[in-house]
Amino acid sequence: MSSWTNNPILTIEHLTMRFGGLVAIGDLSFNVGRGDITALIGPNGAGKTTVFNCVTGFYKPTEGRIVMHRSNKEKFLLERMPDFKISAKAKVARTFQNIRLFGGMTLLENLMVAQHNPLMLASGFTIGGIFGVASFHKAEKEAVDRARFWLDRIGLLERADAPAADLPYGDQRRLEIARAMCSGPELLCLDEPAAGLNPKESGELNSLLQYIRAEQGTSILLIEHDMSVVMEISDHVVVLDYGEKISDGTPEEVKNDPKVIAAYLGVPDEEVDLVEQEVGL
Ligand SMILES: Nc1ncnc2c1ncn2[C@@H]1O[C@H](COP(=O)(O)OP(=O)(O)OP(=O)(O)O)[C@@H](O)[C@H]1O
Repeated sequence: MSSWTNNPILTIEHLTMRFGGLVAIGDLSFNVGRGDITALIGPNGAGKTTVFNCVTGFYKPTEGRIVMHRSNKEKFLLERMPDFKISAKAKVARTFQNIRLFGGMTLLENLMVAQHNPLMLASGFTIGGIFGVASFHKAEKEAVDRARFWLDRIGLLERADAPAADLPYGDQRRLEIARAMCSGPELLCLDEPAAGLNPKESGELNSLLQYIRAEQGTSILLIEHDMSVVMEISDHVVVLDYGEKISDGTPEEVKNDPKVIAAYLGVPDEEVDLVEQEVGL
C-alpha cells in the first residue's frame, strides 16, 4: 500500500476556500505521505497556491480540516493555528512563488534570520544575549553551524558573506530552500521551485530535493509546472482543476489519466482519444 494511504504526514479533509462568490477550492481531500515527494499540479488558477496558503496559515479555510501528524505522534490542526506556530510547533516550512530573500543581507545572515525563534528563546528574550549567558552562546553557535552546513550543502559556503541579491537566480532559489531547512521542518512546502531555472539549475534543484528527502527525512510537498521535474522526482502526484481533485496517484498513473490529459490540453474527456492521436501521445 502507498505511504500516503498508510502513513500520511499531512491529511487534508474536505477543504473549501471561497473568496466572495468564487470557489477557489471545493471539498478537496488528499494525503501527503511521510518521507515522500508529493507534487501538486494543475493548470493556471486551479487552486494550488490557495491550498499552500491554507496549509501554511496565510488563509483560514472556509471549511475543512488540515492535520499535520508529526513524527513524535503529536497532531496539529493547522486551520486553527497562526502561521508562526505552524512553522515553530507543527514544523511546516514553505517557500514562495516569488523569491523572498533579504537581498541586502549576506547569505549567512539570511539563514540566521530563519533561526530567530530558538535564538530569542535561548537569550531569554534579549537579556541573556546582552549579558552573554552560556545557553545563548551555545544556541548561537549551533545556529551558525546549521547555516554553514546548509550553505556548504548548496555549494555556496565560500560566498557566505556576500549579499544575497548578488547571487544568480538559481542559487537564490536554492538559498531559499536552505533557509527553510534551517528551521528544521518535517514538511517542506515549495511553491514552483523550478520556475525560471535553466536545465543545469533544474538538475541541481532535483539533487537538493532528493537529498533533503533521503538524508534529512523531510517530506516535501511541491507545486510545479515543470513536468520533467515532477515526473523525475515525485513519488505521488495530486492533480487539481478548478479547485477540485481530478487525479491522485503515482506519476505514471497520473500521466496516463485521460482526465489529466483533458485538463492540460483543455478538451472534453470524450475527445481525449482523438486529440491524443492528433498530437501523437
Ligand atoms: N486572495 C484572493 N482573493 C480572491 N481570489 C483569489 C485569491 N487568491 C486566489 N484567488 C483565486 O482563486 C483561484 C485559484 O488561484 P490560485 O493562485 O490558488 O491558483 P494556482 O493553481 O496556484 O494558479 P497558478 O498556477 O497560476 O499559480 C483563482 O481564480 C484566483 O484568482
